[in-house]
Amino acid sequence: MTDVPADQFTEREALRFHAEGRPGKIEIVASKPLTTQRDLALAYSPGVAWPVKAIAEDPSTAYDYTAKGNLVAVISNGTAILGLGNLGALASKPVMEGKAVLFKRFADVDSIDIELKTEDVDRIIDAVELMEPSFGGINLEDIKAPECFIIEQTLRERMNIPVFHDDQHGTAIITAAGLINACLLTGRRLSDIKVVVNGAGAAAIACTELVKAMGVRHDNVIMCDRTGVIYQGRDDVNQWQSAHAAATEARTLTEALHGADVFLGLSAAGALKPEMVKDMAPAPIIFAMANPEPEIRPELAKAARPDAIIATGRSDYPNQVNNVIGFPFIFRGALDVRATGINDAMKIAAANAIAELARDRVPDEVAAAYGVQHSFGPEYIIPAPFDPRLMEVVSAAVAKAAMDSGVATRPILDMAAYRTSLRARLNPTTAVLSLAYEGARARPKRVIFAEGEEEVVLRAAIAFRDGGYGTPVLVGRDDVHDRLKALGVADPESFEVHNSRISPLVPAMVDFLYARLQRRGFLRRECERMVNQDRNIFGALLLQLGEGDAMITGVTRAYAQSMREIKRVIDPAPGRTPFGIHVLVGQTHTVFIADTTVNERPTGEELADIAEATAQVARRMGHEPRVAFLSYSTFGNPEGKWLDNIREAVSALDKRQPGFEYEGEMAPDVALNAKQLANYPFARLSEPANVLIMPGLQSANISAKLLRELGGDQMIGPMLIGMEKNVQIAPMTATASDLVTLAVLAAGGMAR
Ligand SMILES: NC(=O)C1=CN([C@@H]2O[C@H](COP(=O)(O)OP(=O)(O)OC[C@H]3O[C@@H](n4cnc5c(N)ncnc54)[C@H](OP(=O)(O)O)[C@@H]3O)[C@@H](O)[C@H]2O)C=CC1
Ligand SMILES: CC(=O)C(=O)O
Ligand SMILES: [Mg+2]
Repeated sequence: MTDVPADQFTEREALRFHAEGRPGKIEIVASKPLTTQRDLALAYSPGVAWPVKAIAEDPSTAYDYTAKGNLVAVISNGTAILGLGNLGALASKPVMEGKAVLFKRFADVDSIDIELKTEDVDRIIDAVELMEPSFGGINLEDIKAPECFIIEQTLRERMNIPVFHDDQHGTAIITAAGLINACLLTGRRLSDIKVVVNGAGAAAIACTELVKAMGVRHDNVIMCDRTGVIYQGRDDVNQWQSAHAAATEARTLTEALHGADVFLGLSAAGALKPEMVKDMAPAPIIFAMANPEPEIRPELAKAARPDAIIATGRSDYPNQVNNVIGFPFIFRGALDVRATGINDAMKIAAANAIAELARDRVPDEVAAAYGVQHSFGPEYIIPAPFDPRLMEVVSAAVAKAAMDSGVATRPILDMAAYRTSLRARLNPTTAVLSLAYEGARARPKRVIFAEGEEEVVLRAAIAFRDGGYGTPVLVGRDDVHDRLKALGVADPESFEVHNSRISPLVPAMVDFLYARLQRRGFLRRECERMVNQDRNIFGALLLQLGEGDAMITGVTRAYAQSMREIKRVIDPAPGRTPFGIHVLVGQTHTVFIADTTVNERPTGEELADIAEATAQVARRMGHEPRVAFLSYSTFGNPEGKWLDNIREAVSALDKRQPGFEYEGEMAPDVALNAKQLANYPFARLSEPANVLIMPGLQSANISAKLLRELGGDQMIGPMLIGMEKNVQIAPMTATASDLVTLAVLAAGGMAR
């Protein structure tokens, strides 16, 4: 029997994730300033009266004066929450909040969850219909069949904005895309394949209808529910199911699957058994899409049939066939042309765009993150949800299909410009970070956590291990295993812990350290004491002796002290100037700031080195660097005595011809504000800068910490660049998830 791996996190961790900080996953952020009395007067009474009157006169201006045009309601009554069943409206809220954040994360669609406490079809219809003024679209979610069919159909007829039941059509679109590709790979034609659909609810019926519309023959499909095959003449099925009743002798799923080419699971956990898989046709196609637990785990299916192509709804296996690959982008396209609905032409356009994307050459950053030359094949029949191309390709295809089929009320005139705007709508850093996490899973490394007695570090180490990103190597005393146990770890002994009091590596470490430090005035016994007592020195020596690929420290000591300790053991990389980068990540922009941690007053040459190395990191993170050397002065105005090193750095780059845009000296508002930059038409930056090289540590460190404490954006780092070994010093304020990100970036070689 093949073992099925545990989930990447514990129940406790998942609950903590949802409870930590502000409970839940969404909050509302004002998009206009609300600081002064004047702001308030404009935003609310009396200023708000003007858009009210304008909309009353011309309803279409609601799209100009309110958030309606980019706002989608995710609506459920909790009767079919994933594959967990009917657990009620309130219990569905975490899933609906989740869909809302996926909308934002993947397609910059604002979305709010609405849970309706009723199973009465008419009440749901009335409630949703009444919401039309508020929203640009309605995404129905996890409402069970057959009620969902009536609800969606009626709302589509009555409402003038897109109404889309994601479990039906979102799922069908992705399933169709995956099936097209799986058939291509196995040399099958849709018109020939024998398909068994397990489940006869919302998702199953919609998928069956779409694949039949695409060419799968009605006679070649057998649908099953919990009772077994839905055969012609079975009298306990509803009208939507009986439309798919099969003329067959088969009565059970096992019988139906005999010789079948395709299994589409839209039912419940564990419904497909290895014996059934063994009885399928050669190179069977198995889509086990129940969430969160599929009909069969891929390991089990693969063990039964090594020749199978397998997909699940989960993100932790190859081939995630999940509606998340569709709904954000489908709504993006529909909203952007103000479509009155999402019709079949738009759905088919989305399915084809997704299928084609998987067959296209995979971009280097996606391939690099997977650690393999990921190209179309049995383990890659469908793009991953964080594939940065989905936004542009699928949304544009849907928008175009809406225009061609006559449901777009505001057609896009310049499609090329629209595609560019779609690309700009997402920050590539988020995609690169997701890919870095995936890359870490593909190539797990050993990361030394030098402060293994700290709770925040242990939580990071647990998340790092359970996420499959690599093996944490903990530095700590005897009680680390007890501490892990107290944090809910069932198998604390399985964590590798190095204790300097008893480690057999200590003599080798002392030798190593003494050889380095003897000519810097250190005695052997001082080296012994450092190895025994200093966790940074001990951790760094573990790294030097090959016990790990990277090291993380920083939460128990000031940065400079950690740096001093580490430098006793690890040198800068030959010819490099070590320095630190803080990365500021917003919804649409990323800014790299350096050197924020190491060099107090860098020389011109050092600043040029820092600029080149930061530009490389920016490129690795998906950004074409545009470097500004910052100052209080812009091109000598005002003059001052602190500008020399900056000017030397610019001259040094002039000689080096580094292959990216750079300019300086300039004030931050010139570097970051397009209007201000335009006042200097000779400046060699085509757009505002995204790499800010600071003149000295004072301004750099203060700016980075101010932004971390006061800014609304996410701050990554500081990343320590330019050391001979991969070592990272986190800020003392780091959270467990900051530490995991740093560990992933370090292990993947992103921060070097
Ligand atoms: N990967 C993806 O993107 C998506 C996956 N899904 C998954 O599909 C499943 C169904 O969701 P949805 O259609 O919305 O829910 P519905 O409640 O509308 O339908 C559930 C269907 O599953 C059937 N079913 C339940 N257990 C079994 C079983 N052991 N064997 C055969 N049939 C069974 C039910 O049959 P009966 O009436 O006999 O109980 C019913 O027909 C869920 O697991 C969900 O997570 C759904 C949408 C998207
Ligand atoms: C993915 C999804 O929507 C579901 O499982 O219900
Ligand atoms: Mg769903």
